[in-house]
Amino acid sequence: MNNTQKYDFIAIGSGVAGSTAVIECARHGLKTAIVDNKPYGGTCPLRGSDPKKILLGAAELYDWFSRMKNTGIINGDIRIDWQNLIQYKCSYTNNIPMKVEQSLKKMSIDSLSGNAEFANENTLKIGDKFYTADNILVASGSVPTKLPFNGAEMMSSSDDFLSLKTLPDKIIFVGGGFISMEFAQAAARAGAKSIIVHSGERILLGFDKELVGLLNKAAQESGIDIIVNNRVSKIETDGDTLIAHLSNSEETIRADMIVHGAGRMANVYNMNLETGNVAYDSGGIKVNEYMQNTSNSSVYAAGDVTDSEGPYLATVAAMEGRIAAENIIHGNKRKPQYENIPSVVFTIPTLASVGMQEEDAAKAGIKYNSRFQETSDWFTSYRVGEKYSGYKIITDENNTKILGAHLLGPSSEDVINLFTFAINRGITPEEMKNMVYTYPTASSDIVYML
Ligand SMILES: Cc1cc2nc3c(=O)[nH]c(=O)nc-3n(C[C@H](O)[C@H](O)[C@H](O)COP(=O)(O)OP(=O)(O)OC[C@H]3O[C@@H](n4cnc5c(N)ncnc54)[C@H](O)[C@@H]3O)c2cc1C
Ligand SMILES: NC(=O)c1ccc[n+]([C@@H]2O[C@H](COP(=O)([O-])OP(=O)(O)OC[C@H]3O[C@@H](n4cnc5c(N)ncnc54)[C@H](O)[C@@H]3O)[C@@H](O)[C@H]2O)c1
Repeated sequence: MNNTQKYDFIAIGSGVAGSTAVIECARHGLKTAIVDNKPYGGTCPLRGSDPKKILLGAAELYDWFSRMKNTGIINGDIRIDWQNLIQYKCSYTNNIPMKVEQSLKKMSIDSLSGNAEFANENTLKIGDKFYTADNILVASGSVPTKLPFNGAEMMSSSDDFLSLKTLPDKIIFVGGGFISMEFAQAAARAGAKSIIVHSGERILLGFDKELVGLLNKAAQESGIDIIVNNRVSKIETDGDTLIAHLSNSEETIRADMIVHGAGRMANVYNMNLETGNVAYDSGGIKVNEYMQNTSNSSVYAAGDVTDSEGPYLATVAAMEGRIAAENIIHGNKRKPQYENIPSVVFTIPTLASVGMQEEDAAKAGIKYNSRFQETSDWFTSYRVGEKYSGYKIITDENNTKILGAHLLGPSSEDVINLFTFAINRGITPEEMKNMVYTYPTASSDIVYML
């Protein structure tokens, strides 16, 4: 290991977790480097939330136009030009790696390229070079789960879908979670027959069942078929056509493409973790409450790759990255807090949620009030022709504490942040109700929800 380059801190992975941590360390004067085996930026801006939202932006516009036909909008047809839309997406994503690398350079952070593997507890091997650091952060993200059926390798990944040059006529999405529900929205509005096959009884488990019921109706009305209580159990080909076999049905479904939306898992298998004495299992890198590895105290981990209780969200990756860096700089003091993290499924309409579900409150033995209402006749929805919207607010039995807020409808992805703020700051339902909000806005509806 001659010519080993020495750093105070190296992050593996330039996604939200790794970038947040390395920037924090550089700000505090540490000699830092970051490494990625793909173009710089990680999942969120290149293969996740941002490109997805560009595709969904077109779908939202298409949907709004369709909803407003004969209500002042001329009764003509609009159409999504998929190829053009993907080009537009690329005009955003193509510049990200360069922008990220430039901003790292400005902060004197060395950006390395290649697959990083542990050579010993404090040393990484990248290509034929060695880099040692007092602290190493593993922030290598997640990958789609391995599905154990014949032909699973013929599925396309979310990365493939977000780069599709031509939209096929018919797509099956495996799994009824975030990825399938969001991608099917875009595919259906752009003209592809979209079918979701979900193993459980309820799609989007973890979200409020009444609101998901409304979303289900909206999805089916937009042409998305949702098959529940069924798994894709085998994939075969017939020429260019893929044939999906289902676990609970004799019928098969033919499609041009089958997309994996059946969950993701920690990306732990490409770094020689054993050589670095870094404890991990299939749930991810084992970390203590300070994001420090349980077997190698020089190593911290953050983001999707950890076995922390945080969900796979960009917001959680950023929080964990920042906390890991602060603990490296100042000693182990800060712990991540996973309660009341808001979550949004970017469907049409949007589903947003923070805090407890009714099931959570019941399980915790809390006596609660739950208030559910459909809101399609409220101004916010009526104005944009949205037929499926509603809310469920859960408070304690005396109505002094907001325990959970669950929203479906226009702008719920933003309104949920007000509830997040209120819940985390202990603002009472009455205080929240008595605030003055701008009007007419989706936020002003809060007054009527409490
Ligand atoms: C399609 C999709 C849509 C999503 N939408 C949302 C959303 O709307 N909102 C939200 O909050 N979250 C969303 N997420 C989740 C979010 O993107 C992730 O939780 C977040 O990006 C994880 O960040 P990370 O830094 O942990 O990992 P990543 O951003 O995945 O970064 C890990 C990086 O490490 C690199 N790497 C891996 N191994 C090595 C190695 N050995 N050497 C060098 N480099 C390596 C990888 O190439 C990658 O660039 C979405 C995810 C997907 C897949
Ligand atoms: N808006 C967002 O924040 C967003 C968007 C996309 C992804 N993500 C993150 O990425 C993660 C992965 O997303 P995802 O949609 O792949 O997973 P998911 O965990 O949201 O949903 C996967 C679903 O697929 C089902 N399933 C598993 N195997 C199956 C099979 N063989 N046939 C049919 N159904 C099957 C599972 O029961 C599960 O409900 C999410 O957990 C989320 O944290 C977040």
